[in-house]
Amino acid sequence: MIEDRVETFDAIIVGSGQAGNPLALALAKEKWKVAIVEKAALGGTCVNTGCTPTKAYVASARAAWAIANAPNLGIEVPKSPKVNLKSIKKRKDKLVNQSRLGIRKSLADSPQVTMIRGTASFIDKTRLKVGSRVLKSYKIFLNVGARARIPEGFEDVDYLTNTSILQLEKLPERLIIIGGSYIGLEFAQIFKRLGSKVTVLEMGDYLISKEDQHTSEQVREVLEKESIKVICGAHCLKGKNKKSDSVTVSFQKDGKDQKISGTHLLIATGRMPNSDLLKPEKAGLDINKRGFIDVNSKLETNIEGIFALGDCNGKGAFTHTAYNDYEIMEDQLFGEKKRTLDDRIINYALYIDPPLGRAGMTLSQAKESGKNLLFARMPMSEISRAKEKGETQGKMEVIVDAETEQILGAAVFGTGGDEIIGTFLTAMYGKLSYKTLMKSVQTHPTVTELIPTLLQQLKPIKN
Ligand SMILES: Cc1cc2nc3c(=O)[nH]c(=O)nc-3n(C[C@H](O)[C@H](O)[C@H](O)COP(=O)(O)OP(=O)(O)OC[C@H]3O[C@@H](n4cnc5c(N)ncnc54)[C@H](O)[C@@H]3O)c2cc1C
Ligand SMILES: NC(=O)c1ccc[n+]([C@@H]2O[C@H](COP(=O)([O-])OP(=O)(O)OC[C@H]3O[C@@H](n4cnc5c(N)ncnc54)[C@H](O)[C@@H]3O)[C@@H](O)[C@H]2O)c1
Repeated sequence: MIEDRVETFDAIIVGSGQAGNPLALALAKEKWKVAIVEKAALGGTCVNTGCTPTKAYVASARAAWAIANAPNLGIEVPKSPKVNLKSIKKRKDKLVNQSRLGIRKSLADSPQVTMIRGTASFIDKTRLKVGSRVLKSYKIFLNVGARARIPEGFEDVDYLTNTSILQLEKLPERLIIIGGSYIGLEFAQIFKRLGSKVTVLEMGDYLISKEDQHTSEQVREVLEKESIKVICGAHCLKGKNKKSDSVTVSFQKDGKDQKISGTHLLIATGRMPNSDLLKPEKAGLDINKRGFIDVNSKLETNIEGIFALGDCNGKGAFTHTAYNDYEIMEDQLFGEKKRTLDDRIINYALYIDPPLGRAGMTLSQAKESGKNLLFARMPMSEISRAKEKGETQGKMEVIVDAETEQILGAAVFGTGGDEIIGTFLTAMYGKLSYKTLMKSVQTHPTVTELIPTLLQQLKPIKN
């Protein structure tokens, strides 16, 4: 009898990601008996194959770039730098392991939490199977994340994903990257700076299509200046291994058949949610057309007692949005029940160098909103601190609602852009009039000190 073997918990969390781990600890603090199920390494994508390892590589790549760029700042470098991917990987692995260990320790230190290794799938809406174990709860929290989406046409080829590329110990000689968006571009610059020849193939007409075309063109300029080859408008891609050490990608551009060859191929064509692994149909869960688990603004699914948090609900695709889902959940369970998804202002950074920090609407989205808009843009080349650093590529721009005077969106593409964007974001969360920020006195010499000047340049813009 299955019921004899059922282990009952106050809550089951599936996935030890950016929402699952803090939620397990929060529930345990309230004396709930919690099971957390994880099929792979603790910490999920961000810790193991996403933010932490990639940003460790970005730092190594920046060091290689800084040496190559040193003569521009009056520093003579005797010979070209030697890149040791094995050591770069070792440093990255150490950072990843530290995070994993921290998570393992915090979960193990809580007697209320049972860690269960394996893939969970639904039996029905209150029971999950993990190997031969059956777990039961009336509160189930799904934090199953996403994985690399592989398009058709690559069945006959050895390819890398964000996971396997981080295991390489030898630098790819000629790296082809399919997908010119966040993942593809970060890896493109990392490996180019470390010494690979890099080509990016993107299906769309321009890179990072979620951004304004102006931003996309500036990003392309930065990458091309570093001799990264970018091909947009590449359709019907197909991959083939010619020999074991070579890969060919054929595609159509402007109606013509073309081919390129490389030693390695990275596929970075988006993510697909891991909801399918859960056998959601057994619980009757609503899954949308793109595979995400449908939730309302309180993260409730269509089944009472089942909630979905993080990348798998399709409401955010970042570590901070997954963590915010945890915060919402905690407030809904134990707090004032006031926090919802509706409060969130979209923000993120693209970690090429210089980084692109983004908050709120793009200019195209703002124009579509039909609001009366004020807009200003300033090139980084006019900003003293950027000139002093010798890093003048990029821009700062801001969009304001002319009626409410509130900031609707901002982009800072340039040195420190990932941090500077926080100033706009704070004003947006505080619902400040742009005039308050315009009258603020900021520290000299910083890029931020030009935000008041940027706001003084606001002008009406047509929709
Ligand atoms: C290369 C790359 C770089 C990134 N860089 C950034 C960045 O700089 N900044 C940023 O904010 N975001 C970044 N992201 C996105 C970020 O990593 C994710 O948004 C975030 O990790 C999502 O967290 P999550 O908790 O939703 O899911 P995850 O962290 O993916 O956790 C889900 C966990 O669930 C487990 N799981 C899945 N199905 C089951 C099952 N059936 N049973 C048991 N366990 C299961 C998985 O093994 C996984 O450990 C990056 C992503 C990638 C791929
Ligand atoms: N800095 C960050 O915060 C960061 C970094 C990396 C990833 N991420 C997260 O990971 C998510 C996924 O990133 P991503 O870059 O893989 O996906 P994406 O969905 O942003 O972009 C995928 C790109 O691949 C292209 N593409 C799709 N199929 C193709 C094909 N067959 N041939 C050629 N091009 C094709 C698309 O046109 C698109 O430009 C992002 O939405 C982001 O949330 C965040």
